[in-house]
Amino acid sequence: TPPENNHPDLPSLLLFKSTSDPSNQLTSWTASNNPCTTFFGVSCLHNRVTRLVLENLNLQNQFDSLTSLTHLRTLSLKNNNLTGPLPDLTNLTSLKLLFLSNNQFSGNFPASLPSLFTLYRLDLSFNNFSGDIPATINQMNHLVTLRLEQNRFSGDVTVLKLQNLQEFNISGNEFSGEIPSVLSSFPVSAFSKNKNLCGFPVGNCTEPGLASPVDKPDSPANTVISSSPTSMPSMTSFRREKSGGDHNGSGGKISMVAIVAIIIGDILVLVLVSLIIYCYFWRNSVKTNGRSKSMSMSMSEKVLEGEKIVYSTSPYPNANMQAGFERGKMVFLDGVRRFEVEDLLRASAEMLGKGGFGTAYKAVLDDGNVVAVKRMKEAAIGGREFEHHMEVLGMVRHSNILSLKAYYFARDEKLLVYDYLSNGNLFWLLHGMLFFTVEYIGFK
Ligand SMILES: Nc1ncnc2c1ncn2[C@@H]1O[C@H](COP(=O)(O)OP(=O)(O)OP(=O)(O)O)[C@@H](O)[C@H]1O
Repeated sequence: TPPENNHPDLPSLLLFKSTSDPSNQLTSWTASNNPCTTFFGVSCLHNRVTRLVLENLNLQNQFDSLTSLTHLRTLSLKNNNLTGPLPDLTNLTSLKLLFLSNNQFSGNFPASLPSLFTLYRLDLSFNNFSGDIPATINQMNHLVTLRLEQNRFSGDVTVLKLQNLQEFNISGNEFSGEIPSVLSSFPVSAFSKNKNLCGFPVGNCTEPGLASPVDKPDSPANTVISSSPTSMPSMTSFRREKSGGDHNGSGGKISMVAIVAIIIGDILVLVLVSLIIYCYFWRNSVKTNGRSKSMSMSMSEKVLEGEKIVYSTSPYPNANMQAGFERGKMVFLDGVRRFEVEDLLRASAEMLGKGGFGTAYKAVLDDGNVVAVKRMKEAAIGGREFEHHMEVLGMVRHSNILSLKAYYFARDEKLLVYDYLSNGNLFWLLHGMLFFTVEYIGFK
């Protein structure tokens, strides 16, 4: 026979085999083999056993010898026939996952467990453990899985204050007391089949007989959910519903009044938002009324008298002459005289919009010609100076600049005449479709 190897974890493993494997399932576990390379269920890191997964092997008795495997990170002995109280696990300081479900373990909640600060999954379900859960369990604040279902644990459940649990089940025990708010987001199935549990989600503590309402034999609590080192916790009945928030016992269910209030609130918000949108577009549409109308009006349409160009010192023919109208000077920059200022004043006009230097009007002359007239806001500028500026402006030629055709100036009146461009303005081009949509859907 080959000589025994001297792997540091070999004695512990062989001792375990000799005491717990009477049906000789672990045939690969021999003194001559290297545990890290040939032992069934054993994985190593840096030549030390860090993972031991021995499931469904009909292993029996105790596993005290395994507590010498001080580098263990994962230990799964689920679905065997191991018995007795758990051994002292204090030495397993690296243990992260401990799965002991579906065995015959008994005794109290293992006192050594809370000292395992790195443990984050603990499954003791389907055993014969009994007694209270010690408050020291809360030291294991890394715990994300705590499965204690189908044991005979008892005592007040309020002791449990673990904040980070994602998978939790204490169903099928003899727990009592009010479910703490930190656990109330787990489903009813996580608490069912306990004698005297109350509070959300199982029932109101003040109403007798409401505790543990879900005791149906086929409830999810009775389903064996796979929990092993290789599988993630089930997302079905155990997953903490993050969106559900933290329920505090009696406040969990939304009353009818609350639902009605929420609906009314929603409607009010909708109306308010609609009103704001309506006001916004109404105001803008009023602002651009002249501009938008000009788009749709035909040349022959008459405009209202109020929309006529308002000249300060150059009133309409029927009024201006007797008011002492001061005749100014009308200059055409190309030298061809096409109309007189009187024609301009007589023309039907509508306001196109206001710019930085004055108001622009569309003027339809008697002969059908259409021009844009810009009435300068600052009319007090001297005649000679104005003329000079206009001459310079008249010389500007560029494909993107509308050339000045003519200008008129009197003492208190300055007018600039351009060809009328019927394509609308940039504002309309940008927002026209929006106006149309808003009008179409009935805001207007
Ligand atoms: N020749 C034109 N043909 C058609 N519409 C015009 C013409 N000139 C001006 N408008 C319209 O009148 C509006 C006011 O024009 P105006 O030139 O007075 O100011 P603006 O160019 O908008 O602003 P700013 O004076 O600050 O440059 C313009 O937005 C445009 O819609």
